[in-house]
Amino acid sequence: MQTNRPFEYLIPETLTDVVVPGMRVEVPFGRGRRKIQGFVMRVKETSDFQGKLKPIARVIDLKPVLSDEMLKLSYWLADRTYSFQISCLQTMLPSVMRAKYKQYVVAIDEVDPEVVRLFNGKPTFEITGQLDDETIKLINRLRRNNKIDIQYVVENQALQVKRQAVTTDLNVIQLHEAKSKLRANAKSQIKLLEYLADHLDELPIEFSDLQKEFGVSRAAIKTAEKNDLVRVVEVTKLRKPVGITPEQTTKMKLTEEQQAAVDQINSAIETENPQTFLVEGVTGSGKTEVYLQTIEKALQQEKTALMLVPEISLTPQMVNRVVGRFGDQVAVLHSGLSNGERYDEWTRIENRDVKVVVGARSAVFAPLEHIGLIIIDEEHEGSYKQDDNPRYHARDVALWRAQVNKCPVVLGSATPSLESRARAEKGVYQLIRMKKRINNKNLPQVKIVDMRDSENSAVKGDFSPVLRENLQETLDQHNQAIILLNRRGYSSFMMCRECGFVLKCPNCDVSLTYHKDLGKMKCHYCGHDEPVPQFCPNCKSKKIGFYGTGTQNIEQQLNDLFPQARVLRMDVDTTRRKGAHAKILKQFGDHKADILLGTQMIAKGLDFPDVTLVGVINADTTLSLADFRASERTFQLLTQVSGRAGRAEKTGHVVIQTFNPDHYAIKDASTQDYETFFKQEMYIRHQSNYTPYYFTALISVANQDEGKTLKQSYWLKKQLQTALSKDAILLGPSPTMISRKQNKYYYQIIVKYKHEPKLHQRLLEILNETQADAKNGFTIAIDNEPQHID
Ligand SMILES: Nc1ncnc2c1ncn2[C@@H]1O[C@H](COP(=O)(O)OP(=O)(O)OP(=O)(O)O)[C@@H](O)[C@H]1O
Ligand SMILES: [Zn+2]
Ligand SMILES: [Zn+2]
Repeated sequence: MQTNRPFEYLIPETLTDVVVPGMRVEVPFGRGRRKIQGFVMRVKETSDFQGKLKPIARVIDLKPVLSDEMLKLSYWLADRTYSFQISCLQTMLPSVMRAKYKQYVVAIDEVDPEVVRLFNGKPTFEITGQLDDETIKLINRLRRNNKIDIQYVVENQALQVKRQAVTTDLNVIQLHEAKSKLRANAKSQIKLLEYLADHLDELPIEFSDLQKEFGVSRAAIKTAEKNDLVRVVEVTKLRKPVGITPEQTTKMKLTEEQQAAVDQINSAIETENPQTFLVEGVTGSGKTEVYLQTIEKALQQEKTALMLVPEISLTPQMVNRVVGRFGDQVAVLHSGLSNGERYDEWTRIENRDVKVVVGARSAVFAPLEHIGLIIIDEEHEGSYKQDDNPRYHARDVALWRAQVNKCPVVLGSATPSLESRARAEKGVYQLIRMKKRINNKNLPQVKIVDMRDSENSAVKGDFSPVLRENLQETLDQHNQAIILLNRRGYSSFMMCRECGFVLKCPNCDVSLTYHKDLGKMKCHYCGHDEPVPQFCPNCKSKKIGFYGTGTQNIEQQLNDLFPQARVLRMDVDTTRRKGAHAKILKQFGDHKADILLGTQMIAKGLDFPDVTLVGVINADTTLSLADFRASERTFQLLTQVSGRAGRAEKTGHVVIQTFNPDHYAIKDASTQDYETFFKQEMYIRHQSNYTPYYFTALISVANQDEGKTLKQSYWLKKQLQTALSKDAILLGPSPTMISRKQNKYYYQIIVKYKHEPKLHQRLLEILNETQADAKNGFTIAIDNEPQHID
């Protein structure tokens, strides 16, 4: 991590033709005998290097682990995210290559004399550091001529499923001969031998397949084994990732709006037009079917498709539907997979067994070739941006890959990000609107409950009379309810329970957050601070305080209010175990519970026909995030969660409890009116110079010594100032939300700008220069277009 440029190494004679771009090699680095891992970026005939080139010590991979497309992408990604290229390469590396694994050589052409010599009677052998260069060279040549293959085997083999299977050493003629010798009533054995003779190229064949498809009995197999006609072997079966229960659906007849969307996208697929479509479709408008039918189009064109979803565990239904429609052609990549499972999926992509990849953020680097379509569902989700180095946004990477692959990108959402919607406004993206729900169902009716009203504020607990009545009615009708407890930003801001007032920064129009260590309210943008108020500055009430209740507490309240109701709770505590999300959602989907209570996790993508009521306990928490996207996040959350009600035959109702009933984000969400919200929010962003009117870069500094951190921050600010025109806005340094993490102090500087030609270069310089400071314990991070500022 201490250097950001390529180095040249000599390819030893013995490795000529072996070393190709995309492989990892071990090279000596620095003065000592230290060896480090590097990526081969390019092979040159000659070198301009003045000194004596050191030779590559050893090749780590015998076949490239990154494609040319990925290598090319790494240059752009490093530049765009202000990170070192090596960390981009490592991020793109399939995670299985970062796990512990072994490499084995397997024969393809078993009769080739060179192959025979190489294997020397062994069925397979491991590639270790001990292999001499000659052998490595031979292996490489044979691999390129398709005579052998290299396979990776990850450590946790135990997780692979072992199944019994049948194979035979006899050839077709011998099989038929053996068959003719059997007695005529050995029907099952005859069938078995016939089947094997017809499927010799598919050996070994699993027991279960033989039984299911051909009615061959276990006993027949055992008898054949005894007679030396077949051998029973164990095969490792690729596992289907946990929690996926494919939902088989057939192609639906499209509505007019769906058809219009599909037509436009399909035409771009056909003409290989790297256009970006923004599909703005209300909740329940049937976006999934649009995705499925456009994916189908890409496959018809002999292309592949890449589909990103925010987080697989939270959107199991979407994944189930894609797998249900395209079956084995789909690979699913997500963080919940074990190394072994991820290896299976990756191998399937690499072997081109897979035509569709569905996955969360990092799946955008999937080694798919000939991509014909990229879909990003719920494109507004913040999780598409990586919080750590390299701080990339999957949407940007997708757009880059679309250019290279000449394919369209579909961004879909009921509540597009302001950035994307603004781009559509300018004509950069093609806007496709779907305004109606399937079957012309109405959007649910939303009631806003003003929690400042005396009848509500007098209530003990968190359920207003209106919400209680609605819940009771839902239970009486044997329908289901979803209750959202909004937890983001939870308890770090102050709100008046009398008038709904939230303490804000006078300069930045964002909430002030409480800093325990300072005992003060502080702004994360400009650093403004003030004492913690004792009474409400607006109405003078003493009911001002920190705000928030936990899910367990709400669950208890539900149990007390509705003892007969079956409640499922979904939060970080109940979803720690692998597959827990899917299990809870399946239970709810099977109507084994009446109420699903949860945090943000339950807000998106769920499609359950019996849900007729959605209740939001505390709409205000997101509103009070100390972030300029607070209104946008609130609108998205409320609109998305409201959209879970009344999706099928039954009419839906929504109850939103809030202390800020007049806030436009809440009002517009209650009418599911994205366009009105968009206009209002754009106006406010314009007024306060935020995205998408301004670009934003966030530079943060951390060190164990607070004084040094501040000093460094001011130095950085000066460095930036000299590169900026007077139109740019420079904020900070100010402490971050939790200004002290793991004994380090964090300060940040924010640059808001429109057109600053020198800024990019200066930021790159800062990145490189400050590496020297890393030794002194400084960490510097540059976040291009941060998703949240904290
Ligand atoms: N053409 C169609 N005919 C009949 N039913 C359809 C059609 N298209 C979609 N549906 C059904 O309508 C329901 C809603 O569709 P879907 O879940 O795709 O909505 P969505 O636009 O993704 O909504 P959200 O943004 O809320 O997730 C689903 O149950 C789906 O099976
Ligand atoms: Zn007040
Ligand atoms: Zn401020």
